Parts: sequence; structure tokens; C-alpha cells
Amino acid sequence: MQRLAPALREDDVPLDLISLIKTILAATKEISFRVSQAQLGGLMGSTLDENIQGEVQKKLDVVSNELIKDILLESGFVRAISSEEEDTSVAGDPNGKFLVSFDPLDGSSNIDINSLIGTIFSIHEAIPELAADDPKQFQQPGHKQVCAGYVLYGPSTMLVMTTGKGTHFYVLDRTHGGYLLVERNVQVPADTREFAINMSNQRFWQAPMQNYINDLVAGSDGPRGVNFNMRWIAAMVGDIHRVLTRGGIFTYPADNKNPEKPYKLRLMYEANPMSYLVEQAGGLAMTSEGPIMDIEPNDIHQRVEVIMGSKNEVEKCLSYYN
Ligand SMILES: O=P(O)(O)OC[C@H]1O[C@](O)(COP(=O)(O)O)[C@@H](O)[C@@H]1O
Ligand SMILES: [Mg+2]
Ligand SMILES: [Mg+2]
Repeated sequence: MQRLAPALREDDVPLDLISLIKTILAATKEISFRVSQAQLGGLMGSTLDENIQGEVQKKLDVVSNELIKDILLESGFVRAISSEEEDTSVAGDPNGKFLVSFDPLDGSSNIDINSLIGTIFSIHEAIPELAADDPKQFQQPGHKQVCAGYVLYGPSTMLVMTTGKGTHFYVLDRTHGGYLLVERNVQVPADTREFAINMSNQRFWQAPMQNYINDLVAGSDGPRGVNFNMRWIAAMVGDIHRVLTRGGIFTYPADNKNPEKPYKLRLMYEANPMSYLVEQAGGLAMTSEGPIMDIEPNDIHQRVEVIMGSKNEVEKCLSYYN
């Protein structure tokens, strides 16, 4: 099995980007170890602090954030970072070539139940003429990403990544400590019978999503004429990994549960990187108004509607909005 660097060179990834990717992955290996030992290392449970999202931070959220932030800011490759756990973007090397947005630990509500969690990252090139602390650095749409990926801390630790030449699967080999390529160019089947949504929010959804989901649930007794199955891991990394592995539609739609916050998932370090991975694997990543990766960001923590996965099923869902 091919190691990471030769696999990336085969995709003509520039050396400095390979070095940056290896830097991020070095932190994920440490996180993978800390996660596996969390009960023993006193890393379960919450801190007393809240992040800018108003969420109580888990101890592992904070530890993972520090590990990734420190290694990136010391690397010299990064002009600035943005993280779910940092209120603002953090300036790095004034000559750094790249910007990294990351969710240090996705699926935090799964930590205490020893279920699937992960780290999500998105890399853009820095805008040369802008200073490291200029928030405009991050006002770049998802289709300008040069790399996106997640590391899934599950029974095995897996890396799923794209640099624009398809989406590939890697596994962390604990014997030699590196990520090995296990599958190149994964493809999301265009059709599916599996959907993922938090059904408990149903009464707060807009009518088109209510109708779409009702027809899925009606199955062979309804207009779709076939039965659909439902899955919800409550960690985007886990739900998207299933979609990339066997197809499916994943959605976190708009809802009016809290009118000030109609969306849940964050554009820069959840929706954009997952969109790049899914679309590089032949799937589709949309809001009800258009492609996620065409959105011009205006805030590093902005939230968006997410409807992504198997192409034909996403288009079917969107047809309810017309
Ligand atoms: O609590 P819900 O509605 O099930 O939401 C689950 C969603 O929230 C998230 O956990 C949010 O991410 P964080 O855990 O990084 O805050 C997603 O991974 C997941 O898809
Ligand atoms: Mg998250
Ligand atoms: Mg998180």
C-alpha cells in the first residue's frame, strides 16, 4: 500500500502543500492517541467554558484545538487559521502561503458515549496582498479550496482527503505510524435508499423539506414507491463517511427552532470541506438556493443549510423546493 507523500506526488500536489498536509496529520495522530486513551487520561467530559458558538467546550475540543493550532502556527506554512474553537481568525507567519480552517473535533456530543468523532480541515491559499490578520483572507468561496479532508477516529483511524484529483481513503497504520492509501477515487452512487437527518427537528423544517422527508418515510406506500432507511450518527464526519462509502443523502436543513439561528452546520470548517470531498467523489453538495462551494463567506463561523450526497437523490430533494 502506498504511503501518503508518494500518493500525493502522484496527484501532482506541490511540495509545500504536502508538507502542510503532513503537519496537520501529525496533530491528528496525536489526537487519535488521546481519543483512544480519553477515559484513562481524564479527557472525558466538559470544561466550564463556552466557545463563540455558545456551546460548552468538551475537554477534547480544547486539547485537539491546541494541538492543531500550535503545530500550524509553528510550521511557517500558514498565514492564518480559523477554528470552531477560536473566536476570531489567528494570524500566523506573515509570509505563510496557506490558510487553514478546521473543526478540531467534530461530533463532540459523541465523545462521552465513545462513539464516532473526527477532525475536519479545509485549506485555501492566502491572498498575497492581504495581511495575516485581515479577516478578508477567509472570504474565499469553497471552490477555491486547494485541499480538504477529515480524519475519522473510529475502530480504525481513517483519513479521507482531496486535493482536486478525486477523493481518496487512507488508514492510519499503527505499526509504522503513517497513513496508507487504501482506496483511490471513491465514487458516491448516484442513487440511494438511505437518508440522514435529525428527525426530532421535523416540525421546525420548511414545508419543502417536510414534504420530501414525509415521502421518504412513506416508502413503498407513498409517491416514491420504494422504502428508504434512516441513519443518524450525530457526527457529520461519520454520516458523510457513510455517504462516501455506500451513498446516501445527508441533510441539516434550515429550521425555525431558533429564528436567530436557522442553520446548524458551519460553512468554513464543516460544509465547505465536506462539499469538496463529496463533489470530487461524483456527489452533489447544495443548499436549497445553490451550490455550497459558491457561497461567498462573510464570517468564519457562518452557518449554512446542507443537502449533500448521492447526486440524483439530492436533485430529487431540491425538486421539492421548486
Ligand atoms: O445535535 P444534532 O442535531 O444531532 O447535530 C449533530 C450535528 O452537530 C455536529 O455535531 C456539530 O459539530 P461539532 O460537534 O463540531 O460542534 C455535527 O457533527 C453533526 O452533524
Ligand atoms: Mg463539527
Ligand atoms: Mg467541533
